Amino acid sequence: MELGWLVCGTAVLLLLHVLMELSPAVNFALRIGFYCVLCLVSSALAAAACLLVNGGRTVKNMRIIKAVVKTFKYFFGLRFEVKGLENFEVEGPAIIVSNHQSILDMMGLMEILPDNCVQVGKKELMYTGTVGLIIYLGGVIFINRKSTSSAKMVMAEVAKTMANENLKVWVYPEGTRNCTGDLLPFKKGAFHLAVQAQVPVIPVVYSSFTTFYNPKTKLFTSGKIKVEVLPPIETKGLTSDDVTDLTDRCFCTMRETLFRLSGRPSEAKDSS
Ligand SMILES: CCCCCCCCCCCCCCC(=O)SCCNC(=O)CCNC(=O)[C@H](O)C(C)(C)COP(=O)(O)OP(=O)(O)OC[C@H]1O[C@@H](n2cnc3c(N)ncnc32)[C@H](O)[C@@H]1OP(=O)(O)O
Ligand SMILES: CCCCCCCC/C=C\CCCCCCCC(=O)OC[C@@H](O)COP(=O)(O)O
Repeated sequence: MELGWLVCGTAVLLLLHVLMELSPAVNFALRIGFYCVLCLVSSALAAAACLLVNGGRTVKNMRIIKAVVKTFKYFFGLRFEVKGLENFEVEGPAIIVSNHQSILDMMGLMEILPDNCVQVGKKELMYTGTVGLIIYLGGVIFINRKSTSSAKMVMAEVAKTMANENLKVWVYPEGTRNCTGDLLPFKKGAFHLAVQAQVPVIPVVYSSFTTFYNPKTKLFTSGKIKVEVLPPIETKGLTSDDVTDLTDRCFCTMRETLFRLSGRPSEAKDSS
């Protein structure tokens, strides 16, 4: 009986291995499927730990989430090379902005997440089962992207609470995932928030995933991700009139860095 199970198990594993070798699409689906299952299962376990240790929704739970998610990279053969972490050491609150390529970004986020830092996320994430629960418990700020006025109201509220709670807020200014190896034009919410709260903007750039991850070509292998935390950009004394300029400056610096980290330095100069 036990031998039968062993033979069946081995046969299934062999079949999966052969399918993965033969078809990149199967390989991609299995690896992404595994990532989702890992997120769902880990979120359930982490949620229990968060409730036991901290009792409810608080940014302190991010430490637990970070510890869990930091182990994920080993399952997928991903390596991070991080530079500039000292740039997070600003006095008081700050807005962190970074490029957003994929759902895999959660690994890069947790690799370097500073203490007392929450993210701005789309409200739909609340309905992703245990992942939604853990995101809620971590204190993520939910916005309705379909209603500019309500998103602005939430952001204005955040500007007020940041100082009181000494919070850093992580925003993906592209507003959606983009795995083209370039940046989408930046939305201005993060920069309005920084100016309203008079806090610095800290740009973070992750190198392009395209060499190891591409949903269009069904590529998902192991790989190295370079991460650079750039020096803070001060906003003291800036007003809403300066937001467009601040957004553009940040965009140019991050695009240049993205191309440099991804080994495409000439393109940054050509198309900026
Ligand atoms: C255990 C394992 C599990 C893993 C768990 C991991 C946990 C971590 C969770 C991490 C969650 C990550 C989630 C990532 C996301 O969901 S990304 C998507 C959501 N985020 C964003 O969209 C942020 C970026 N978007 C913005 O900043 C937008 O500006 C927004 C505020 C949302 C408004 O967008 P939109 O309606 O599209 O309007 P516009 O941007 O076009 O702006 C219109 C005009 O309004 C002006 N504006 C914008 N914001 C403000 C503001 N706050 N105050 C004043 N004015 C504002 C803007 O300038 C435009 O006017 P002009 O054109 O300049 O005249
Ligand atoms: C009971 C409901 C069950 C639902 C199950 C859903 C399964 C989802 C499980 C795991 C997915 C892991 C997601 C980790 C969090 C990813 C955050 C993220 O990257 O969100 C994307 C968002 O920034 C932008 O969204 P769009 O690019 O605009 O789209």
